[in-house]
Amino acid sequence: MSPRLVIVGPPGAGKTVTGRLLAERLGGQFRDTDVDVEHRAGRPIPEIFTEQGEAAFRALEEEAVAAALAEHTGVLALGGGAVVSAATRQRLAEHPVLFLSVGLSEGVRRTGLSTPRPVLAGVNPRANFQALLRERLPLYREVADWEVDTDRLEPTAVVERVIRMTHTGPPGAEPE
Ligand SMILES: Nc1ncnc2c1ncn2[C@@H]1O[C@H](COP(=O)(O)OP(=O)(O)O)[C@@H](O)[C@H]1O
Ligand SMILES: O=C(O)C1=C[C@@H](OP(=O)(O)O)[C@@H](O)[C@H](O)C1
Ligand SMILES: [Mg+2]
Repeated sequence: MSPRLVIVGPPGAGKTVTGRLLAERLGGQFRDTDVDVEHRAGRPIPEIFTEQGEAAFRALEEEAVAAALAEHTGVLALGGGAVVSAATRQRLAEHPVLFLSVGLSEGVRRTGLSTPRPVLAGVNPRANFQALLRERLPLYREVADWEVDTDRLEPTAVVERVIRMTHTGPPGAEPE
């Protein structure tokens, strides 16, 4: 058993939004490990960071990802920092993994407009985002089977590209 597709990438790449659309298009369930972590902790992510610290969040995340990889058969979105765990990267080697990428300016623009992410908070979100990309780009590439640059693509266009690239499609669809 494996998720049909696991999505990794930095905050703002569209793992949650595009992942949900992909699941709808493919006719499967969508699951997001950020939601699983919040259920396990019984509190929202920013509160986990402030009350328990980032290390506690990462431990919860590692467990949540392992459980979801073992259980889920639809599309699975991970949190942007999940690949920092070596154990998670090892687990991902056995699953189909899509890296949704986004560049610095577009990533900062998108995350500035949406829910707070503790890893980007502070006086200079752009510098934080840049440091995060520098650290994680090699890790996303290490685990990925496919990579799609989302900078100039709407989520629906990302979905179409992913379906072409991975040769998955809704039930009954003719392969290209
Ligand atoms: N391809 C895209 N083009 C434009 N905006 C996008 C795209 N993908 C996501 N967004 C927007 O960026 C923000 C973050 O998206 P989200 O799916 O939460 O990213 P992630 O889960 O990767 O952090 C949301 O406001 C979303 O609508
Ligand atoms: O990049 C990160 O370290 C994080 C990304 C977030 O998920 P998204 O990538 O879905 O925003 C969430 O897991 C948490 O705020 C930490
Ligand atoms: Mg997300």
